[in-house]
Amino acid sequence: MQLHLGTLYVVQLTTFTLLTLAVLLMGLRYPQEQALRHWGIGGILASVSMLLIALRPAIPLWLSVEVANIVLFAALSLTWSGALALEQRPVRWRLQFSLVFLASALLLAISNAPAYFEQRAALYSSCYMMFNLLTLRVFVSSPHRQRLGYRLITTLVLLLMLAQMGRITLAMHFSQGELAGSPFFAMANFVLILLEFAKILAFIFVCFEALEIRLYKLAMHDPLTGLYNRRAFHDQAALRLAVHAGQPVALLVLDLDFFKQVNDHHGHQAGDDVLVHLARLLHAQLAPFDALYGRSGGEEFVILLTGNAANLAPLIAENIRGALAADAIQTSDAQHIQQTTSIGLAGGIAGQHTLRQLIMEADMALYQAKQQGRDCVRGAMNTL
Ligand SMILES: Nc1nc2c(ncn2[C@@H]2O[C@H](COP(=O)(O)OP(=O)(O)OP(=O)(O)O)[C@@H](O)[C@H]2O)c(=O)[nH]1
Repeated sequence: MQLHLGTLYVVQLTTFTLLTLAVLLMGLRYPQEQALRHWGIGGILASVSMLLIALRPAIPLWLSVEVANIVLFAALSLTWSGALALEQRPVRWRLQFSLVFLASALLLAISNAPAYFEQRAALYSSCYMMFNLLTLRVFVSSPHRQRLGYRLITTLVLLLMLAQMGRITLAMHFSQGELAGSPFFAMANFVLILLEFAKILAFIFVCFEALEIRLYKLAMHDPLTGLYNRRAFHDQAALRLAVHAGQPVALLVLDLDFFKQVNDHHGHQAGDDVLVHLARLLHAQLAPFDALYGRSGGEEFVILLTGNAANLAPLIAENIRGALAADAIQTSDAQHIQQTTSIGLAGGIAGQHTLRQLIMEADMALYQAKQQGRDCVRGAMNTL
């Protein structure tokens, strides 16, 4: 098969430009996806640069060489800033501009060197390695580094850096324009472009992956307290009951006392502050235990205790009640609210008793707690 290099280049350039244009459009359509905008603009700049290089016979040399390369340096730097934006870390514009400026100054400084082509290729590859190393650092230090998209990008960036190292080695091997005609150099460039395609697809993948995880969190959590919402609690509780089949489990239902009065007397915001306070208190009190908890609605919270924690359920419930009643809650507008809670407790054996039965039993115990004066725990471990 005969390959016409010029045609291949046009095909590659067109596909690359369309792909990066798609990334940019997605970044503009979804303003919260800042990373896509960085990578999209970077891709467009790279396409412009490649076009200038391709137009070499028809345009002034300085435009198709120096300007094209400086644009390419800027494009490379956006890979790094895109990674920072993805991680919601501050973009370091000043450092980024300085590095691009330094690379451009070096390019202009070597423009009269006899082996300008080779030195330029080595400079570009070094600049590429520098920005990709910075990008790699962002990805490998991320708490999300185990995600598939992150691992994909890390692998591709490493492969790209290897290919660039090969390019630098070639540039050092040849002299005074011989590199341009080398089939190895053409091959290295071809591999690089293919990997670049894959990298752009991985960028899109990683953004969708992050979006999916964000949506999942939104669907599972109560936005005010950050606790699991009712549906998520039920889903997770069913899983836990299956895992602990045959073992004792306990369920607590907490309901704040006279909470309507808090809203009426102190305002809705103060009411929200009380709910957030209780969520924090639950985190603190339940941290040592095997506990699943969530906000099941309004001023009602639910806790499933498994393992050793199930046997300690009455004590844990009493501790939560006592901790809430002990101190007044300071609201964001500096009011002080004395809040108490009633707690219903039910115990059973996972597998023998369903979540529904446990909740019904705990609700009945909660009703008793409300009837018997509030600010107390009612129910027992062996009621079912
Ligand atoms: N601030 C705030 N209030 C809420 C929220 N969700 C529910 N509420 C309020 O919680 C109150 C619940 O009132 P009730 O069901 O009458 O119960 P209560 O006043 O706590 O009385 P008892 O449960 O009988 O002790 C209502 O006023 C709701 O408006 C919320 O997200 N924020």
